[in-house]
Amino acid sequence: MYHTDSKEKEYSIQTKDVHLYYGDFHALKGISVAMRKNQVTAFIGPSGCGKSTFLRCFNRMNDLIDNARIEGDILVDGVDIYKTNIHVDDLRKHVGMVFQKPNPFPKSIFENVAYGLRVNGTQNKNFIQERVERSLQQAALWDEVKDKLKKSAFELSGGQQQRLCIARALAIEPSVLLMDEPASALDPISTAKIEELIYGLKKDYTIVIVTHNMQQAGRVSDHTAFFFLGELVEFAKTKTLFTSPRDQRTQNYITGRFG
Ligand SMILES: Nc1ncnc2c1ncn2[C@@H]1O[C@H](COP(=O)(O)OP(=O)(O)OP(=O)(O)O)[C@@H](O)[C@H]1O
Repeated sequence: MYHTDSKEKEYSIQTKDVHLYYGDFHALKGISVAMRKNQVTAFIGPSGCGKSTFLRCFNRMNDLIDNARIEGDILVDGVDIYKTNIHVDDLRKHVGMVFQKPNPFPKSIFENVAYGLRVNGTQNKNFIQERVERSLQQAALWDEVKDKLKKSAFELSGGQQQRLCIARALAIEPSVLLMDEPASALDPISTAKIEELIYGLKKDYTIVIVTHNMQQAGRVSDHTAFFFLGELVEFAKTKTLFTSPRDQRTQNYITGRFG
């Protein structure tokens, strides 16, 4: 079955019958889904059901795992990222990622955000300056750091470090932003800031977020995908999935009967 919203034509990520194996272990079982541009999609489901594995397919992070093998098609903005001769560095510029734990580089706040631009060969100082400022603004961090850009990123709080990592990802202007439990290591105030930020970013980016927090999925996402034991059980508008799920397994999960 192709889990999609048939009214919409413009998709940022489309997958067709994706299977992923870690050695003999069948971690993703025939996943077909289409995610629209400038929307937030949340992946929910019990621990170990394949959410992060599926997310990592979109920027080929699973390539780094020796025994991982993938079958099926994954198109990002119309390009089959496994079958086209695309360089993973270029793919990862297009598909940025933010991880569960903030992971700033041991550099200044400014250099953390400028890093991707410098690696890509940008030398124009004014351009870098402007892009760093804009990215920090987009990540709702500028006002808190504008007077201490030369300070170490490690002097920031956990929540600020996570917004810095988001700014770092945005600086190279991806089209898609993948977020793997981006707020799970943060306090409630920082979590609220990240959620607000996600909501604001979707006008410019397509966002896919893995979360264990169903309230969070409800607050930030347009669509939600429920995974169970390597299958995509249900994909629907978030409100629909949480109010009238089609599948009993989704119903059980959202009512807290397992997971
Ligand atoms: N590198 C690996 N080698 C072998 N098995 C793996 C590897 N990474 C993940 N797995 C297995 O694949 C399955 C899916 O893992 P994954 O991390 O995608 O689940 P998840 O839904 O994101 O879980 P969680 O919510 O706990 O983060 C799990 O059973 C896990 O043990």
